[in-house]
Amino acid sequence: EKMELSGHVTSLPLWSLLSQKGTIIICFVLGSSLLWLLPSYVRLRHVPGPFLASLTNLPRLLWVYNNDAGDKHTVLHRKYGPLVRFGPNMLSVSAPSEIGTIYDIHGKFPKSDFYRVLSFYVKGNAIPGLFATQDRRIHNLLRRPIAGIYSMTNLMSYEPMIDSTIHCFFEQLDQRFVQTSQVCELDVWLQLFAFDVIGSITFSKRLGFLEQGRDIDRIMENSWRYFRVAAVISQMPWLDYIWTKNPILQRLRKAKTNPIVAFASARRKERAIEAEKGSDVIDTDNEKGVQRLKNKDFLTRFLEVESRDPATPPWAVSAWSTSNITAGSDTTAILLRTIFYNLLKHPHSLAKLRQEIDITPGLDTELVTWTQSLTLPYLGACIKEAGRVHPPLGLPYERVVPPEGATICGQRIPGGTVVGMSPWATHRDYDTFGTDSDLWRPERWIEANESKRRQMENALLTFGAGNRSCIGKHISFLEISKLLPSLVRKFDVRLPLLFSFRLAILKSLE
Ligand code: HEM
Repeated sequence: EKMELSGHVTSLPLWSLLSQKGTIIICFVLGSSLLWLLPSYVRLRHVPGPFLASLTNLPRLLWVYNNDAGDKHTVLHRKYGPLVRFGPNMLSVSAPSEIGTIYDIHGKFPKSDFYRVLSFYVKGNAIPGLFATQDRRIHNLLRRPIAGIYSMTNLMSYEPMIDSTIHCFFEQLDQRFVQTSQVCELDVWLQLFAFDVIGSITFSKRLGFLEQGRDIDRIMENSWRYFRVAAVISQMPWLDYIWTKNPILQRLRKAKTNPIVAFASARRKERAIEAEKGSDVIDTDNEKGVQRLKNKDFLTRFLEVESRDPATPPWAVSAWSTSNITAGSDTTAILLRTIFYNLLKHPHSLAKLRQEIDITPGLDTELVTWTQSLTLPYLGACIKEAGRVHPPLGLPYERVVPPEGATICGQRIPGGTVVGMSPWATHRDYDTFGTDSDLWRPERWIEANESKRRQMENALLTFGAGNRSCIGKHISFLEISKLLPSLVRKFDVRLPLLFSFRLAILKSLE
C-alpha cells in the first residue's frame, strides 16, 4: 500500500502542486523572459560562441571574476574563430586585420559603457577623464591641447626626473636588501617605483613610496580593490548603477574622495601658492636639485595650456594630472613585473640581455640614457614580448558599432552592437605570431624580417590603437628602457632557492 501511495505521489506533475494563480505567474515570467531574450538572441545568431553567452553576460562576468578571462578568451577564439559572441550584445574579435576598423583614427566606434564603470567619482559626482570619457567632444577637448606634451620630442626632458627616482630606488634596494642579504619582494618594489616615477614627472614630487618602502595613503591598495571590482562589473555595466553609482546609496554613504584625486589636487594647490609667492620653483624634495622651470614637469605644462587656452574647462588640469597616475602607474608596474618574471623564469633571456649591455660600447654612464637604450635591440624585444604575452590591460577594449552597422571578419554587424578586441587572444594569433605564440620568446622580434616585424608590431594592442590609443606610451617606454638595463647592470637578480616569482635575491655587481 505504501509503495502504491508513494508511486502515486511522485507521478503527480509538478505544476499540479501549484495553484492556478502561481502557474499563471510562472508562465508569464517565463514567457516574457523568452520574448525579451529572443530578439537579442536572433539579432546576432549568425556569430558563433557559447550558447549561454548569447542569452546573458553572466559567463563573461564569471571569467573575469575567476581571474582567467585572458586564457578563456584565447581558448574561445581558438575554438570558434576570430569573431566570437561573448554576450547577448557583445562580440569579441581577435583578427589583427580588424584593428583599423574598430579602432580607427577618427573614433567612428565610440567607447562602450564598459568605460563608464571606470570613471572616477568625487563626492558622488563623475569627473570627466581622458581615459574613460565616452563623449567624443570631451575627449577632443581633453586630448588635443596636451598630446604634444607626451610626444617623442618632449621625451628627453623627463629624463632627469626619472633618473632621480631610479637613484632613489637603487639606494633603497642597496640599503634594504643588498647590505642586509634580505630577500626582496621585487613585484612590490617595482610597483612602488612605477607610482613614484609618475609622481615625479607629473608634479616633480614623488608620492614617497620608495623612501618609505610601502604603500602611502593606501593608494596602491585602493587602486587594486577598485580595479578588482570594476573589472568584474564592467562586464555587466548596469550593475554599476545598483552598487557603486546608485544615487541613493551614494547619499547614504560617506562621500569619499579618491586618494589619487586628493594627491593631485593638493599638488595643484601647492603650485598655486608658489606662483602667488613668485618662488623660483626649485623642488626642495628633489635631492638632485632638478629645476622645474628647466625640466618642466607635466603639471607646469598643463597649467601653461590652461593659461594659454581660455577654452580649457576648469576641471581639465585635475583630469589630466589624475589620469597620468591612474592610467600610467599600475600599467607600467604590470609591464615591469612581466619583464622581470620572464627574465627570471628564463635565465637564458636574462643572460642574453646582460651580455648585450656588457658588449655595447658607450654604456658607461651611471644610468642608461634613453638614447643609449635605443641601441639595445634585445632590450626592445623583451619589452615588446612582455606586452604581447601579458598585456597590462587584459580585457577587450570595447567599442560600439556606429548606427549604420559595419562588416567585421566578413560578417555584417548591426549598429549598436558592442565589439571589442581581446588583446590576450589577438596577441596569440598563430598566423601573425606563429604556433609558439603562447611562449615567451623575445627572439621572435629579432629573427623576423622587416615585413614580418611590421606585421607583428601592427597586431600589438598593448597600448591600444586609433584615436584612443595610449597617450603615455612613450613615457612608459622611457621609464622601462632606462630602469631595466640600469638595474640588470648594477644588481645580480636571482630567485631564492625556495622560489616564488614574487621574490628575488639582489647582489651588487659593482
Ligand atoms: C605599460 C604601460 C601602459 C600601458 C600598457 C597602457 C595601455 C593603454 C591602453 C591599452 C590604452 C587604450 C585603452 C582603450 O582603448 O580603451 C591607454 C590609454 C591611455 N593611457 Fe596608457 N598605458 C600605459 C602607460 C601609460 C602612461 C605612462 C600614461 C600617462 C603618463 C598613460 C595614459 C593613458 C591615457 C591618458 C589614456 C587614454 C587616452 C585617450 O583615450 O585618448 N598610459 N593606455
